[in-house]
Amino acid sequence: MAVDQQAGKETSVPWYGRAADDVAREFGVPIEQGLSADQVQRRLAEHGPNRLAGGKKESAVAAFLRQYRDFMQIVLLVAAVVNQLVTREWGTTLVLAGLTVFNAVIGLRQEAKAEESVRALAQMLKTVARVRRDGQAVEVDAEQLVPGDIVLVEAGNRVPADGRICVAATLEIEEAALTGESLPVGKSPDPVPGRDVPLGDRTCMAYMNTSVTRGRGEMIVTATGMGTEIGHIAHLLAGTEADKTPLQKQLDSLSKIIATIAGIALALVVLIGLARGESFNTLFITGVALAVAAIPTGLPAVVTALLSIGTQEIARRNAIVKRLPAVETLGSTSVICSDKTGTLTLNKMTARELAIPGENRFTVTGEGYRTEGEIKHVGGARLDLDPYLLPMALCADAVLDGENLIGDPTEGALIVLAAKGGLDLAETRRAYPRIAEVPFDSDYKFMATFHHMTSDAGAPVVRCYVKGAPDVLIARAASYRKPDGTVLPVTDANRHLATDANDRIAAAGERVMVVAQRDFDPAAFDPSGDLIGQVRDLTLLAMVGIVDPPRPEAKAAIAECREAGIRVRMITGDHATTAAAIAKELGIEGRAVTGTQFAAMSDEELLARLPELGVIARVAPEDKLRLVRLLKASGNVVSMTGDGVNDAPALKAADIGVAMGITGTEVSKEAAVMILTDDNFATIVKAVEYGRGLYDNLLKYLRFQMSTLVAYIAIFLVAGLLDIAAGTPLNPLQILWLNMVVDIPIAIALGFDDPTSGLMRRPPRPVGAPVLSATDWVRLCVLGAVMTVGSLWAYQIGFAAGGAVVGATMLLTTLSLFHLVAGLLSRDQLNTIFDRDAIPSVAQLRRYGFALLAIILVTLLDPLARIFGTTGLSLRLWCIAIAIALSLLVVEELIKLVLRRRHHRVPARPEAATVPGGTAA
Ligand SMILES: Nc1ncnc2c1ncn2[C@@H]1O[C@H](COP(=O)(O)OP(=O)(O)OP(=O)(O)O)[C@@H](O)[C@H]1O
Repeated sequence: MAVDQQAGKETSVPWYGRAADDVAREFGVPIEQGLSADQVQRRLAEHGPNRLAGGKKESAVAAFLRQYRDFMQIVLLVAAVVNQLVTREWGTTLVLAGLTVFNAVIGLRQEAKAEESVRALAQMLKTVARVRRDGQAVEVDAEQLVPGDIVLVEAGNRVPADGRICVAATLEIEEAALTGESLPVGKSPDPVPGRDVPLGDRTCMAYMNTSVTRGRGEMIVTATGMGTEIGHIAHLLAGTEADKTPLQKQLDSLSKIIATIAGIALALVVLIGLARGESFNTLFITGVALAVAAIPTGLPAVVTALLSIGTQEIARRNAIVKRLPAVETLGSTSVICSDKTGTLTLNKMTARELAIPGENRFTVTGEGYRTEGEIKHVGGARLDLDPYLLPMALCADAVLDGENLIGDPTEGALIVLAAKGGLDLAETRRAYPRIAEVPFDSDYKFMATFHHMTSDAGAPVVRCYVKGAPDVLIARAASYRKPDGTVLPVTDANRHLATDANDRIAAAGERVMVVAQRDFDPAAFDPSGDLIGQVRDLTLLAMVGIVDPPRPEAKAAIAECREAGIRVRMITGDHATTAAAIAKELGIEGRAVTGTQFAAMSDEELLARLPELGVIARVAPEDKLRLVRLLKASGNVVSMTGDGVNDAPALKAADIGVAMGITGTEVSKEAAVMILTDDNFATIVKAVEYGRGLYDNLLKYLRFQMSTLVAYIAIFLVAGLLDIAAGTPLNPLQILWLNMVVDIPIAIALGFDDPTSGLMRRPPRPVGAPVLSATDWVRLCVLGAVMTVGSLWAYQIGFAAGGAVVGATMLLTTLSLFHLVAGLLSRDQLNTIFDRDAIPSVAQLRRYGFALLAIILVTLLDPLARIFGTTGLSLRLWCIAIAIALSLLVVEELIKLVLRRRHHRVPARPEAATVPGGTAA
C-alpha cells in the first residue's frame, strides 16, 4: 500500500537517469510479473484513467444561442421585431420568431447527432495495449493503464503512456508528435546521464502517442493521462478546425452566387413594388420570406448532416470513416489497390507441404490451427524431422491457446506444423530460451532468433534460426542440410533446385516460407551487435507451402468493381507467383510484376504500362507510394490499403487510405482515413457503393432545391412586371409554409432516398467535376420556367373563378404540387419515372404523403386557412391545379428522353477499361 501511494513520485534523479530495475523498484513492480490486479485497481482509483482531457463542454443555453449567429436567423428575428413595431399584428411576428426557434432546435439536434456519431466512432477506435499483469501478457484498453504497468510494444504500436524502457530489441520510435523530429530514434534500456536532457535525447524513455517504427520492447509506465509529456501540451493541440469537404466548398460558392442573384432579384421585386405604390412594410416582410425561401444558406449544413449520418451507416457496414470528406470522395474511387493477405484472403494459414533439400516432400493433413494432423512423406520414408521443426517453434512469437491463435497467422501455420510433427511448443521454448532476436519486418522480410544449443558435433553453439521469404533467404544462404545431417554448399549449379521448389509450390497459390540456421561460437557472439548483418551464410533447412484461401465474398466484390468501372489491383508483399495464382482465382485482371521490376521502370514507362499491371508482388513501401502518386497524376481517385508501419506514407498519399482494424498497426490506422473493422476487401466496395448513393442523393436534393428556388424568384419578378396578383402572388406566411412545411419532408425524402438502381454499373464520377453541370442548369431553368408559367396561370384561373383569395390559393396549391412532382422527378436524372425501380419505398412515400397532406390541409382546415389567407377549392379547380402540376412531368420526361440518347454515346473512362489478355504472370 505504502509503495502504491509512492508510485510515480519522481525523486531528484529523473527516470531516464536511473537504471530500469531501480525505476521498477520505485514503482513496486517486478518486471517479469507486472502489477497485480489489486495494485491496478488501487492505482486506477488514485491516478484516474489514462486519457487526455478533452476541451470544455458548452452549456445548453450557449449552444442554443450559438444557433442565432447564423445570418438567416438574424434576418428573421429583425423581420419579426420590425413587423411587430410597424403593424402590431401578432400572427406574423409569432410565426417569424417561431421559425427561428424551429431552426435552432433542428440545428441543435443535428449537432447532437453528429457528436454522437463522432463519439461512437471514437469508441470503435479505442487503442488496446499489451501489458504484463499477474505474470500474464494480456490486452487491455489503453485507458486502463496505470503507473507501474509493464507495457509490451512492437513495430506499428502507438506508445500508450509515458514509460521507462526496460527491454529493447532493435527498438525504434518516431517522436515527431512531441519533438518534431520525423526520423525514428533508436531506443535502449541504458540510462541517460545528466539533467534537463531534451526529450529527443532520452533514448531510454518512450512517450505517449509516439509510434514504434521497428523492433520490440517493454517499458515501465511512469506517467499516464494528463501527467504525460503529450498531456502537458494537449491544450495546444485541441480545437483544430474540421476541414470542409470538396462538395461543401463547391456548395459554399454556389450558395454565394445564388444569394447574389436572389438578392438582386429581391431588390427588383421591392423596387417594382414601391413603384407600384405598395406599402414598404408589406414589401419588407415579403422580401424576408422570399429571402428565406430563395437563399440556400442551409445547403452546406445539410451536406454535413448527411455525411455524418453517412459515417454511421458506413460503420454499420464495417468501415469506419474518420473524416467527412472521405465519405464523399469514396463514391468517385476509380482504383482500389488492395493488399492480398487478410484483405483478399482469409489470413487463415495452414501448412500443406513441407519440402526438405534432397527431394524429400511431405504433405500435411489437418485444418486451421488445430494440432491434429499428420506430416506424411510422399514416398513413405520415416525421417527425424526435429531439426527442421525446431526453428518453426522457436523463431516465432505466436502462441496457441487451444485452437485459437494469438499472433501472426503465418507463424501460426508453422507452429501448428511443428506441433503436428510432435514438438511440445511450450516445453521447446522453455528448453531453448531466446538470447537475442531480429523481429520480422516487411522491409527485409525475415525474422531471426538466437539460442544456446548443441551442434550436431556436440559442441555448445549460439544458433541463429531464421524464417522468412524464400527469395531473400536463398540469396543469404551458403549451404543446405540433408536429412542425414550432411551439409552441402549451395552453388550456382544447384541453387535452381531451391527456386524450382519455391516456384512449384507458389504456382498453386500457396505462400512459401523458408527456415534456415547458422551457428556461432558462443565466445565470439555479441547479442547487442549488428544482428541483421549476421543473418547471412545460412544453412537452408526446409521450405513450407502454406495455403491461405481467398475470401469467398472477394470474387463477387471484384466483379462488381469491374462493372462499376473501378480497377482493382493486388499490391502484396508475397511472392509474384503466389500472388498471380490468387489474383487469377479472384478474377483480378492484368499482368503481375515484382516490386524490383516496378522500381526499375521510369515514370513515363510506368504510366504507359499501368493499364496492363494487375498485380505488384514483393512490393517495398516506397513502391506503394510511387504507385499512388502515379495513379493520382493520371487523374484517378485512389484507394490504397495497408497494415504495416511502413505503409503510412502511401496511406496518407492516397485519396482514401484504408487500414485494417483487426491486423493493422496503430500507425497505419492513424495514417488512414478509413478503417475496415473486418479487414475485408468486400467492405471497401460496400463503402464505395454507399458513397456513390450518398452523393447521388445529395444531387437529388440539390436539383430539387435549385428548381424550386428558380421558380420562387421568377414568379415574383414576372408577377410584378405583368401586374398579376397585385405583384405579391404569395403572402409571406404562404411562402414560409411552402418552404418549411411542404418542402422539408420532400427534401428529407430525397436526402435519404434509396440508392438509385444501377449506381454500381456507372463509371466513377470524375473528380473536380462541378456539382451542377451546364445541362443541369439549362434543365433547372426550363423546369423553373414551367413552374412559373403554370403557377401564374393557375392564379388567373382561380381569380376568374372567385377573386383574389381563390387565385392565391390556386397559386399556392399548384406551386406546392409542382414541388411534389419536382421532388419525385429529381430522384433520377436519366430513367423515366415509369421505371419499375423508380417507385419510392414505403418509408419514402410516407414523406411525400406528408407533404401532400400539408398541401391539402392548408386549404381545407379552417383555422389554418384563416392564418394563411387561403380558402377551399372546388373539385374543378383541384383538377386544374393537378393537371398543370403534371405538365412538369411531361416536360421532364422529354428532357430525360433526349439525355438518355446522348448518355449512350458517352465512352467509359480509360483506367476503367479492362485489359485484354487476362491474368498473366
Ligand atoms: N512472421 C513472419 N516471419 C517471417 N517472414 C514473414 C512473416 N510474415 C511474412 N513473412 C514473409 O515476408 C513476406 C512479406 O510479408 P508482408 O507482411 O510484407 O506482406 P504479406 O503478408 O505477404 O501481405 P500483403 O499482401 O498484406 O502485403 C511474406 O511474403 C513472407 O514471405
